[in-house]
Amino acid sequence: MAIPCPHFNPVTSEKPAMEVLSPSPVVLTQDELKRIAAYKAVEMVESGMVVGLGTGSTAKHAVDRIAELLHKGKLKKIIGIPTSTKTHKQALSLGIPLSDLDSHPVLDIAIDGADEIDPNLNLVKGRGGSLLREKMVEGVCKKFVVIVDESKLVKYIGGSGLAMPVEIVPFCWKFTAKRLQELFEHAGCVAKLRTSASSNGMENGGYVAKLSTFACSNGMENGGLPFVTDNGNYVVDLYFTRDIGDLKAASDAILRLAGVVEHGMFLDMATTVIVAGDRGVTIKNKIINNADELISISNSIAIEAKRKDGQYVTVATALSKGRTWLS
Ligand SMILES: O=C(CO)[C@H](O)[C@H](O)COP(=O)(O)O
Repeated sequence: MAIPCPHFNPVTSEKPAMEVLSPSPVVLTQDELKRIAAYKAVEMVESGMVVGLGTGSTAKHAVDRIAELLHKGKLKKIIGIPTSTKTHKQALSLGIPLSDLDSHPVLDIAIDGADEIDPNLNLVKGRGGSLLREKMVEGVCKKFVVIVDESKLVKYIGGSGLAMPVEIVPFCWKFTAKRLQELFEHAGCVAKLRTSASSNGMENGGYVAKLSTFACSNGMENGGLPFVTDNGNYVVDLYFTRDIGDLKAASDAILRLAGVVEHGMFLDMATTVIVAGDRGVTIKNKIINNADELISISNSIAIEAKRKDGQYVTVATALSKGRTWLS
């Protein structure tokens, strides 16, 4: 999808994304916006860091950029912890030194995309199927930087009307899917097993089952074979028509169901969110203080504050090379 972006030229790999200005309107694709956000995030990576490498079309740009800076000698002694077999393969092919959580149980930083971001920086992740490893890695990093184009911003979790994934064991998946759906009846929830037919364009890490070796049922309402995660599990996608309400309560209720492995709500985990959109890049940092929550102070674009009523307001406009980025 082409998104009008009056302030940007497409970014070259030689120049920081935000220093490129154009007098005439330029249309950037969604992928170019993802790349801008990813490059901005990689500016936060320093030599010697242990870095969580996310999964998906946005995170892929960050992995490419880290490899490029390593090869140029601008970054040194990076250790990457991949969040999927797909990212593992990409990083390996680019020559990024890799390790795992057994050897590095604490990470300096992780960079990853997201499917939804609400105003409190809660996320939906896992439409690519890598939510479990992502949550394991991103749950133990000092900084979790989320990179998105602005299409991922939602008013509330589930608000896009698209999937909120839950990784479940294959055993009696219909039983578990039904229980998940019942849990969120109040939000008009529909639970669907992700299959080869339903996951088109969503596979980042998993693969599709060749054999239906699970007990209880092999009925595939969506058509196709079940999508299988890197961990040998299935994914049930939850679709909501209304707000699910208390997210912590929802998380607890899902995780209490035997058969559930993990869900795709990443609550209170993101420390920084970088959003690339047609008005520039906005960086939201989660800083809690006793008064209002200061959401963004960045070296580049906008300063946003979250008021006590939950609304975001731009409280100042930052200048970049003498030009106003946001007004
Ligand atoms: O959670 C993920 C994979 O499990 C991805 O980060 C999420 O799906 C966003 O993907 P993309 O960057 O391709 O839009």
